Amino acid sequence: MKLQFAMDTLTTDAALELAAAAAPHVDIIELGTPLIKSAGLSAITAIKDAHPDKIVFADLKTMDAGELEADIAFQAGADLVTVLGVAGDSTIVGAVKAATKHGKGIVVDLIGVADKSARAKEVVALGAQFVEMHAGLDEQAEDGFTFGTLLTDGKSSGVPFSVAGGITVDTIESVQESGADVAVAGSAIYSAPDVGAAAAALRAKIK
Ligand SMILES: O=C(CO)[C@H](O)[C@H](O)COP(=O)(O)O
Repeated sequence: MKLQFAMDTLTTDAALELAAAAAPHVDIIELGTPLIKSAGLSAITAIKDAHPDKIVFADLKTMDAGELEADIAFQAGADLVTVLGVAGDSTIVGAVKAATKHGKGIVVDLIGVADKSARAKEVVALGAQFVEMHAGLDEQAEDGFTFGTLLTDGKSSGVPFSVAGGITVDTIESVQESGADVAVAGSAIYSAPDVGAAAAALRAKIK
């Protein structure tokens, strides 16, 4: 299972600092949606230039204009770009077309999708490289939140999947046991007093 670090920060300088500390311990470096909205596509280029050996993940969460939005992110240096699973099939097909042109991949983020397992099968058939079983930051803050259903949805989907939803050092083993291909951790790393140590601790739990 790969480890993905989601950087939900707002400036390129902050992202470069976080990425430098975490990079030795992670496989995929994600530019979070707020970072791309705040700093622009140049942040993708800065991270790829600093970490050419890492998979750079641009969390665009595209809802429309799939081909155009994915194309500009791949041009900026992204290796993987997200499209929302609630988007129409034509948006996902457009984004996949751009990924094919660049030799890169589309990840479909299933945030807000009611039947994640069923939609996962559909979007992988449309050409997505994998899906993200995702409970967002707002959903995580709701009373009674648990990411257990993300794991069962991933397992039952039968397609390659990542899991994102407040993963910590105490829960990452259950993510691996679910059969996930990628564990996504954001706040567990970027909010830690020692970013490198937090990333290393997560990595150490992966068998
Ligand atoms: O995409 C996101 C929010 O929409 C986050 O980057 C993702 O949820 C991972 O962060 P965390 O581990 O803090 O949940």
